Amino acid sequence: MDNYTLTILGCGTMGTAMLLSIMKATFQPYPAKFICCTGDKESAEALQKRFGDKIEASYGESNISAVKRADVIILGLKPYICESVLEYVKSGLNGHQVIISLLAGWSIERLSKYSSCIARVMTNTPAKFGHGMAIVSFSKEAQKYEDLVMNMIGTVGKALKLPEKHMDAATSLVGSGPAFCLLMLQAMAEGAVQMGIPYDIAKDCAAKVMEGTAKMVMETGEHPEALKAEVCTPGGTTIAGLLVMEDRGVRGGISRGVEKAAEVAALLGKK
Ligand SMILES: NC(=O)C1=CN([C@@H]2O[C@H](COP(=O)(O)OP(=O)(O)OC[C@H]3O[C@@H](n4cnc5c(N)ncnc54)[C@H](OP(=O)(O)O)[C@@H]3O)[C@@H](O)[C@H]2O)C=CC1
Ligand SMILES: O=C(O)[C@@H]1CCC=N1
Repeated sequence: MDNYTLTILGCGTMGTAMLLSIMKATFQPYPAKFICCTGDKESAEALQKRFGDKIEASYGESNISAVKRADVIILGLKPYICESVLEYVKSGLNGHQVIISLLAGWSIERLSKYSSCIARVMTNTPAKFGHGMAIVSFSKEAQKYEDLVMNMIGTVGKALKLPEKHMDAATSLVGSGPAFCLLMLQAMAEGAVQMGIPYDIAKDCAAKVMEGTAKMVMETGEHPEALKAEVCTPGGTTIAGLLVMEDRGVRGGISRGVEKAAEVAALLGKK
């Protein structure tokens, strides 16, 4: 596919995160044109002002033509309005455009009504800064575009392929994951604030501890339990803190929370 037009249908938080990642990157084949669709005039104007002549912003009726001109469509709509928006722009769909869906809950089968070429993606907000994670599944027909999609989606940070059966779990772990990590970050910072450390310093310390720990896991490839054991001096501070956290059910609470979010993801596509 050369000289192609990429239309982002629903260019909000995640659509814009994808746009920013793609714009910062160089991969081949690179889109020749970007069209960004929103629901209302104000958000289209804000996008046009922000990205200038690098994009064409669209809203309302012109979204039908934006879809018609697209070779590749990134779907960044909320799950509950996706059906009505796709029905509205349906005359612009030719059944063969590559649809890259960022939606939680919507299966490849459900999207197949609009194109045979579907890539289902679950990514997250750190994509805005090039530190995102993405999980990607393909419909059979879309497999011929695998390189293009993986190169494009890989611009968020890191992208891996998984069978679609894991997508609800990925929605929780990857998509909701930043919120789960932020809860822990905020809780750690507040523990320090309680002992008198100013909040801004406590927050920076907690964020750097999380960043450093994540890098240590990725760079060493070691099991987190082994790395955790290295921190625990016998009779020391760490094991004392960890035992209180275990008594309060922190570990099970987080694991069950990840499981619950996946259950909700499975329901979202059915609404
Ligand atoms: N937020 C997150 O962290 C994550 C979200 N997701 C998934 O990404 C998807 C998008 O979520 P998010 O980016 O947060 O949502 P946003 O509300 O930020 O973005 C939705 C976009 O859709 C546009 N839109 C609304 N109505 C229409 C319409 N009729 N025609 C065209 N565009 C329209 C909105 O425009 P306007 O502003 O004018 O209303 C907005 O640009 C969801 O399906 C979600 O499940 C996945 C992973 C993480
Ligand atoms: O909360 C949600 O439903 C979306 C999907 C993953 C992250 N945010």
